[in-house]
Amino acid sequence: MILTLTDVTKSFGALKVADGVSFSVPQGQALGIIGPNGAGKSTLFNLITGNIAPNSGRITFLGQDVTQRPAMARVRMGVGRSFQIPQPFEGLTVYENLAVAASFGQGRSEAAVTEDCIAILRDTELLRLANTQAGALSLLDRKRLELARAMATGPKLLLLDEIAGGLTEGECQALVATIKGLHARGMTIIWIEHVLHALTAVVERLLVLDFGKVIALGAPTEIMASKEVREIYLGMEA
Ligand SMILES: Nc1ncnc2c1ncn2[C@@H]1O[C@H](COP(=O)(O)OP(=O)(O)OP(=O)(O)O)[C@@H](O)[C@H]1O
Repeated sequence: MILTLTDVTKSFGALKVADGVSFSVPQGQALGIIGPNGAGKSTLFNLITGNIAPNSGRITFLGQDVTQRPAMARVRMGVGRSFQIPQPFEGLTVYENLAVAASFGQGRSEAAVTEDCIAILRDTELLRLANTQAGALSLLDRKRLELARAMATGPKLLLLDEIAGGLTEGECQALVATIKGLHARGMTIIWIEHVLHALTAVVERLLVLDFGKVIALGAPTEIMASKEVREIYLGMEA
């Protein structure tokens, strides 16, 4: 297992946003996380990355207990993350944005960083835009840059937070193809997403979170057929 959460709990005041969360992600798997707004999905990512500490429970990454390790140490170990709202350095080029992100990763020589950045630009279909200023990118390419910046830290586990939001259907399919490509090359992924068809086109397993609790975990077809999950989704969409 690349990542294991055991009975992880987190409260903000009286609000329990992670309530005894336990699950594991095997190396090379893509896991999707769904759940209504406020279910605690982003909080779960913050717990995995070390941006917030749990009140109790244990998080292991690559066989090591990282529960008390700071976020930067986890980035260096290989926890990479994209954010819901892309925040590139607008005045820097696509390539420069990647080079900055790469400097936060494991200590690598300049030549190795350049080589990595070019490979990532190719993998995220941004090579043709390497010298374009980030501020001039379309929404799809901003999303790709967000993906590329997460990849530039040299992750062994890639966390994607609602990366498909706001795209047209065609753009969404293009982004799905890019993410599928990363996964096919062996990347382990945990992806929080409200755009369900994008998610189910990529992930092998789905986890459903509601009020900070894991209420279902299994194959996407099985999960989406579940009455409880459908009720939660109907509730969400009402
Ligand atoms: N730092 C914080 N302090 C207090 N409450 C917080 C904090 N961060 C999140 N919350 C609350 O915790 C709950 C879970 O938030 P979280 O962002 O994890 O949900 P989510 O499932 O990611 O929602 P969404 O789908 O809207 O992104 C929400 O009620 C939110 O307001």
